[in-house]
Amino acid sequence: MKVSLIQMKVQKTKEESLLAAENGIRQAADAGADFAVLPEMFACPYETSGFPLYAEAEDGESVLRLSAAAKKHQIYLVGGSIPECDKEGRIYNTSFLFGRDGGLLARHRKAHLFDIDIKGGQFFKESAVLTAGDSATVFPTEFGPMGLCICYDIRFPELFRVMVDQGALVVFCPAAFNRTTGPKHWELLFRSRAVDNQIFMVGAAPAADETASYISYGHSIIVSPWGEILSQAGEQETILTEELDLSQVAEVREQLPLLKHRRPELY
Ligand SMILES: O=C(O)CCC(=O)C(=O)O
Repeated sequence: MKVSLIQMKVQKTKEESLLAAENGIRQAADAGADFAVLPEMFACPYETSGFPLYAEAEDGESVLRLSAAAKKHQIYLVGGSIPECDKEGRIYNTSFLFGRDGGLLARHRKAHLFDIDIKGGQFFKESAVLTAGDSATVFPTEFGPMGLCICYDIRFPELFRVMVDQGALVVFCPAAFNRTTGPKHWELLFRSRAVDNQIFMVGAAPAADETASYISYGHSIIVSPWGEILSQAGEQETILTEELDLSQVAEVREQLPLLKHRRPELY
């Protein structure tokens, strides 16, 4: 199974970002990818003031354009995330995921909102404008079940256990770490979730933009069930394409059967 991660810059307007995403999806298809993966908030500045301005309903322009691109290229599309508003006016950080026919296969609303205040470093308060989702997301594919989460969700191992207990072999994580937590925790978290669940971890981030108020750490990444980094970008715009040998999941689990060694009665 081939994946292409589209590490793109968020552009000045939503239209320009959608065009850049469509261009990236075409390049992923040209590279023979089965999955194209966009970053968290790929078409919206990562700012709490921006989320209400860019929010769209589930049948809005971005969702329609992503669905059409998946269908055009007959590719699975992890649609990064967008601010999604529901009928009651609540806004979520939502990842829409499309099958090869352009149909909506899954929708994950970020379950853990990113509220941090690091002295001398990063401040962010998603909960000021966003509502948290309330479910774990696993979806079927021709390759087997896969999971979906968004950025800060990666810090919660319990969410991963739920996805893995539902059969996930790969977890996709559109994300946008920053230059405070990125260098310290990005690789560590992707490798940890891969090792403790014996799954592939796939993270797509926006490219760094020095003019943005929140500068993405970039470093889109693909990690094997052994915890090896198969591929990792820098901070610049790029497309990362990698073949995942999904038989490694069963191999690792057979040789090191830690999921079977769990002692749920103790915890
Ligand atoms: O957990 C982190 O350090 C970064 C999380 C983040 O940027 C996000 O959830 O958007």
